Amino acid sequence: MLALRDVACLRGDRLLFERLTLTVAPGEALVVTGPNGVGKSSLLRIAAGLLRPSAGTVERDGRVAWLGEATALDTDRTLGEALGFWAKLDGTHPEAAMEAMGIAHIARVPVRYLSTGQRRRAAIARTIASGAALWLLDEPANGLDAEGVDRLGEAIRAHRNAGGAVVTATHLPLPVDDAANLVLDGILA
Ligand SMILES: Nc1ncnc2c1ncn2[C@@H]1O[C@H](COP(=O)(O)OP(=O)(O)OP(=O)(O)O)[C@@H](O)[C@H]1O
Repeated sequence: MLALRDVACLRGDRLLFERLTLTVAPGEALVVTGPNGVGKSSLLRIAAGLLRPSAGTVERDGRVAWLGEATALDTDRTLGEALGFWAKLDGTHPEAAMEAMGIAHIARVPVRYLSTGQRRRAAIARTIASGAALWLLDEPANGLDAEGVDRLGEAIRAHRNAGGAVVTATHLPLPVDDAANLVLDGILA
């Protein structure tokens, strides 16, 4: 589903990593950790096709869902409308995803009134409802309470069971079973 071969990442004049080779198959999860600024987000951006590697190749099958810092939901719409807008573009429905993230009861609340954790749950619901096979999650647990983290873990499990794959960068422990771990420590560079 995702294959990086001999990938290098240069940002500014700094080589963050090089000769990075990895594959993520359907049903698999890769958890990327490492200190601030080491290049985790850059790696996810390369995987998403948002950033060109300075060397190496990237292959992807199927559609990709990107979860970054921004919620990317229209703040003037209600949560249900905002998620429905994206789901319609993706040819899906947001209701089950809202249930999965425990936010169905606030579907009529405008996005601008949502708390930090509610916005994060909404962004994860958008990922779930995207129908994309490969989820690229940059710090998905930021702002979530313990129950939200459990729901995120359950969503990842369900996605993998359905043949999807997940790559996530995180500083917080995530309940993801049988994940491959990649520690970026700058020594590669
Ligand atoms: N557009 C850019 N141009 C130049 N350097 C950049 C650019 N964007 C990021 N960087 C640098 O690349 C390095 C890696 O950034 P990145 O966001 O990938 O790190 P990270 O491991 O995700 O960090 P964190 O744990 O803080 O989220 C940092 O030193 C950052 O300053």
